[in-house]
Amino acid sequence: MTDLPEFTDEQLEAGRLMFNRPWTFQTSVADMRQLPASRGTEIAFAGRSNVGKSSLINALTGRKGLARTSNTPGRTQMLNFFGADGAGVTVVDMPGYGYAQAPKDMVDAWTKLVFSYLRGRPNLRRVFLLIDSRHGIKDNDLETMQLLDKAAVVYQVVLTKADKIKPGQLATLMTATAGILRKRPAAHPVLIPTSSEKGLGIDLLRAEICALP
Ligand SMILES: Nc1nc2c(ncn2[C@@H]2O[C@H](COP(=O)(O)OP(=O)(O)OP(=O)(O)O)[C@@H](O)[C@H]2O)c(=O)[nH]1
Ligand SMILES: [Mg+2]
Repeated sequence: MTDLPEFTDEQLEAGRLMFNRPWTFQTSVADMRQLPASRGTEIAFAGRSNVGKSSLINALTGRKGLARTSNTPGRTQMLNFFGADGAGVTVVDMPGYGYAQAPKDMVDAWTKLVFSYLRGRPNLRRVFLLIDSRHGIKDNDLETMQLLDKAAVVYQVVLTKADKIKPGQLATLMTATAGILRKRPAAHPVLIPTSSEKGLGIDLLRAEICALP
């Protein structure tokens, strides 16, 4: 079994407090030219369409309707910025990549936006790269990893929807995923299994964000 992140009770409590605030929506950006000034620490949630990015942001902040979610892939179509006074970090929800059913020019526009943001945001401290526990790392995830490796932006894999698979399958997936990450220069070695639905791993993810260097 791959190791889970280890935090002290103090670190877990600090993470809890960081997110126990009235988080609010700040702004939406459809184009790199509209980006807010690069100021303060940012973290971003990236991943394939429907992987659970927006749901995870809602679970972290304890606000169900903060980021819009949907059963239909392609719900999030812009970069959405969220913040809270005193939290010290801005959270960015991103459109998903790899959604083949949307019109091609729309998908191209989202993908371009996601990739230019990930590549060129000076205050982007860490990207949480979400991987669906049922599917594992796919080709377009590897493309994103390659881009982040090239841009030297640290990324950490968060497995989502862990409630959808058996514990044994999760353990196997974690070992396989850790093996892939070991070979990637900008990948953080520790992965975090989560379920937004069941609240699994949310405390660890909060502590991880709170403890960012
Ligand atoms: N069972 C289960 N379902 C989840 C979990 N997280 C998200 N979902 C479901 O997965 C679907 C997609 O969730 P979203 O949070 O909208 O996914 P997204 O990555 O933001 O999707 P896009 O914005 O379209 O890229 C929704 O129907 C969620 O209810 C989870 O932990 N467990
Ligand atoms: Mg979304």
